[in-house]
Amino acid sequence: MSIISTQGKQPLTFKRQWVRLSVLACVTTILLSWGIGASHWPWFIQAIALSLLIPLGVGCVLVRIDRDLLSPMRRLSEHARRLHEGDNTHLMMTTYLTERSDEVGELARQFQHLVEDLKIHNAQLLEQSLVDPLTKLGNRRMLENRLDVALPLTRRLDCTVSVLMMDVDHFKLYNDHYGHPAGDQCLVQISGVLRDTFRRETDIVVRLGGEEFLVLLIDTPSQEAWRLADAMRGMIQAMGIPHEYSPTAEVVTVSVGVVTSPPGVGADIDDMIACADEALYACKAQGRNTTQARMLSSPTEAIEPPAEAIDTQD
Ligand SMILES: Nc1nc2c(ncn2[C@@H]2O[C@H](COP(=O)(O)OP(=O)(O)OP(=O)(O)O)[C@@H](O)[C@H]2O)c(=O)[nH]1
Repeated sequence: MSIISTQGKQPLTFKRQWVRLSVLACVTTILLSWGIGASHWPWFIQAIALSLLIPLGVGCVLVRIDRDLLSPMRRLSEHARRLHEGDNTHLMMTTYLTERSDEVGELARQFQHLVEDLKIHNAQLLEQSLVDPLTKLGNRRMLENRLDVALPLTRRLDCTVSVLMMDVDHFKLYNDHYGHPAGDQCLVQISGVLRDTFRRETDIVVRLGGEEFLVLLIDTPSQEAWRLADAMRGMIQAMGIPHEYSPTAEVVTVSVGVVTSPPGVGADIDDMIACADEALYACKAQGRNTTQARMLSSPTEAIEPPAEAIDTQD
């Protein structure tokens, strides 16, 4: 249970404390003034005593106001200022403020609630901005974010990087004949296969837009990338989603272009995407429902598929 929720239910004491303090200060001042006035001191001693007593009383009240009210307000506004400046190290307010049982504590707790709600909403917004709403895969922005971390790491660790570009064959015809909602459903089913195939934590799977998907595999050699890409292509075909208007198959199929950047090359993602795109268009030109792989160093030369994959391609 959080401090905030328990403290929020306690009665507030600030008002009570201040009423008590004011009554005490008034009574004490009146009594002391009356005592001084009734004393047999010479008039100038009485004047000095009163002129000391009144500032002392006022000073005590001011010190108390500063300690109870102004100082916490300063802390609260300092906290708000840091949050405004994006200093997230101060998201949790000091317990000095939130544990107080007076109005200042209540204000601090409500402020903290607000900050926590904002934090949750911001996290939700961030997630929404990185996820494709239809397939729930990452989107282009997520790819850029992940690449910012992944690519420098692959260069440092000197490992292989492979990029797969996948495109649904004759998807326009599918939409035209089965309708856009059926097309959406088809994309959702295809994303399920992508999710099931690329399950490593380091795999980056995104929907680039429309019926185009991208997968980035770290530390996966070209033959393995080819094998995975082609297995995925086969699984999508095996789902058997009818596509009776496709000129190339009776079911929904995909074409996949694969490119691999060997260790030590220092993969440039734009070059890799361009090269994978070329491989993809070569698949389309060859009649679709196929996988083509290339090395980044020789982008026009197709890699021979692994021996066991040749049978499944036919
Ligand atoms: N249902 C659905 N369709 C989409 C979505 N995004 C893009 N499309 C459609 O996908 C189709 C893509 O068509 P094209 O780029 O011509 O490609 P294609 O018909 O698949 O032909 P090839 O790629 O050459 O096999 C277009 O009709 C788009 O309207 C989406 O989110 N949902």
